[in-house]
Amino acid sequence: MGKRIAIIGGGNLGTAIAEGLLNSGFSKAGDLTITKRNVATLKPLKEKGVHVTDDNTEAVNKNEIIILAVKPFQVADVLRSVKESLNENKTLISVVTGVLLADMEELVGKKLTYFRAMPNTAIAIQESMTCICSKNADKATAKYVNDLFSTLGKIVTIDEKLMEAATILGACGTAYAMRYIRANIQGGIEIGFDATTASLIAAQTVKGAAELLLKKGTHPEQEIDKVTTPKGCTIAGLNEMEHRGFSSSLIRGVVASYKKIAKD
Ligand SMILES: NC(=O)C1=CN([C@@H]2O[C@H](COP(=O)(O)OP(=O)(O)OC[C@H]3O[C@@H](n4cnc5c(N)ncnc54)[C@H](OP(=O)(O)O)[C@@H]3O)[C@@H](O)[C@H]2O)C=CC1
Ligand SMILES: O=C(O)[C@@H]1CCC=N1
Repeated sequence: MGKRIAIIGGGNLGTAIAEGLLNSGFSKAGDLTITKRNVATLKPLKEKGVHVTDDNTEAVNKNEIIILAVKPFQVADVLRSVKESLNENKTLISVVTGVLLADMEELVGKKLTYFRAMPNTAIAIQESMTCICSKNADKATAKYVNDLFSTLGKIVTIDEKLMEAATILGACGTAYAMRYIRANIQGGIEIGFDATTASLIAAQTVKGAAELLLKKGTHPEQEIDKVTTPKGCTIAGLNEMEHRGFSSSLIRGVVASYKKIAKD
């Protein structure tokens, strides 16, 4: 039988996780609880049979796996308010940016199993990249949490000191990729396509390029070599992009985002 899961914080990410767990069949609606203060926005999940409540203590009491998906500044209040209900049988999984495993343990004041998971918004369609780290986890619990996030996309287990870097590359990365696609759409319109067709071509082309790397395990430059005809149009465009600082601007953007949240 599946474990009972409570998601504290039914916002963008919390509801996307709930939808993914239901759609994948990982959880039955009756085994899922989701909380927020204004529960009206959770009506679609309620209609599917998910237990919806504004009572975090009840949610923690009745469930074994607790996924924390509130904003970073809300974590301290939420954890303090439920800490009496948290015991060694509970597993706390935070998807919150910048709150350390040690911070959670200090707020709760008990040696539970703690996880941090850093997904991205593609979790809504079960295509997330989720980086995971943990404290006090036994093998069985780690496997369960890995299985849970594997149903919502791909996972990698990392050391906690890489969690900020994971936030940048994995979560902010969705926004960077969107900008790249948007620029292609803008270029595509200038060379003749209507916006809808340009959007389809740009998005599917990026999806196909990413799938080549994921499925074949090749390096991007190997795939680029297959596209670039000597004296052809691809290399002419690529070199112009590099002269304009394309790779350099992306690397600098990643590092600027990292500097904004890095603690070291
Ligand atoms: N967006 C992203 O790409 C990513 C976000 N994250 C992290 O995920 C977390 C959630 O982000 P996101 O879903 O975008 O944020 P949202 O603001 O959409 O969701 C947070 C939810 O928490 C609810 N909430 C606030 N206080 C309480 C409370 N006391 N009890 C129960 N629920 C409460 C809010 O609803 P109400 O006000 O009705 O209570 C709100 O719906 C953040 O910490 C963020 O850092 C992590 C990876 C990627
Ligand atoms: O922009 C931010 O701060 C958060 C972190 C990951 C995605 N959004």
